[in-house]
Amino acid sequence: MRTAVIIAGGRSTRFGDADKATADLAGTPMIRRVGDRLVGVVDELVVNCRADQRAAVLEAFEGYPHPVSIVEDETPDEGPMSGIRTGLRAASGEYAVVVACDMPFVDPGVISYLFERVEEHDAAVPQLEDKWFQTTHAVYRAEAMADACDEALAEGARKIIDPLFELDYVVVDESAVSEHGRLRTFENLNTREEFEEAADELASGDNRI
Ligand SMILES: Nc1nc2c(ncn2[C@@H]2O[C@H](COP(=O)(O)OP(=O)(O)OP(=O)(O)O)[C@@H](O)[C@H]2O)c(=O)[nH]1
Ligand SMILES: [Mg+2]
Repeated sequence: MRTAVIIAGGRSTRFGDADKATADLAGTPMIRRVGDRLVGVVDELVVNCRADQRAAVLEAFEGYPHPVSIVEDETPDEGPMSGIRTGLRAASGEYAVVVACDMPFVDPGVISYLFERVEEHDAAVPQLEDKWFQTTHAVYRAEAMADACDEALAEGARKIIDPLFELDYVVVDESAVSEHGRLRTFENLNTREEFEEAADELASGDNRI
């Protein structure tokens, strides 16, 4: 049993007035695009969002081929680490991939490889050259990471690497990622401009995307 946890509890302030998670990206809500990319590599989906997003998220996942649960943080606006914790607590699988709602190009080949690499460890986290860990595009042993997030949050930590560093984690480097898929898997859309550009590309029907 493999779970995908999509975190969507942010306020999309760089995007503007609307919620970017459920915003229409070339005909499909962005969060549904993320879910659709993962259909072949997981057995269930957990979405973490706020109460006011629930109806739109539910609608976005109408007809999704796997069970979908929607879970809210006990306290909203505590940052992505809180969302990861809430999502992982709701996962039935031993391992879960955590993906941000704004990564519509997430590559199933890369995610499948992260699931392979995490075996016998607590986390498999990509790291690009000269960049920080891609903690919102990583596979975790659900219980271990949720426990570590509990502790980190109790101590007032905000950075997701704080709980990560308490775990037995494997770093997956850029060349290993490239062998299994596209680096575009990490692209996240924050502004309206980035969103519109991606929408144009997706609408063009280029099947390399
Ligand atoms: N549960 C939860 N998730 C969050 C929170 N803040 C951000 N996220 C999620 O973490 C991921 C990455 O966050 P950002 O790209 O900064 O998204 P955002 O915070 O909605 O957007 P900005 O307001 O523009 O920073 C997204 O999937 C967000 O939905 C939060 O306070 N709680
Ligand atoms: Mg943010």
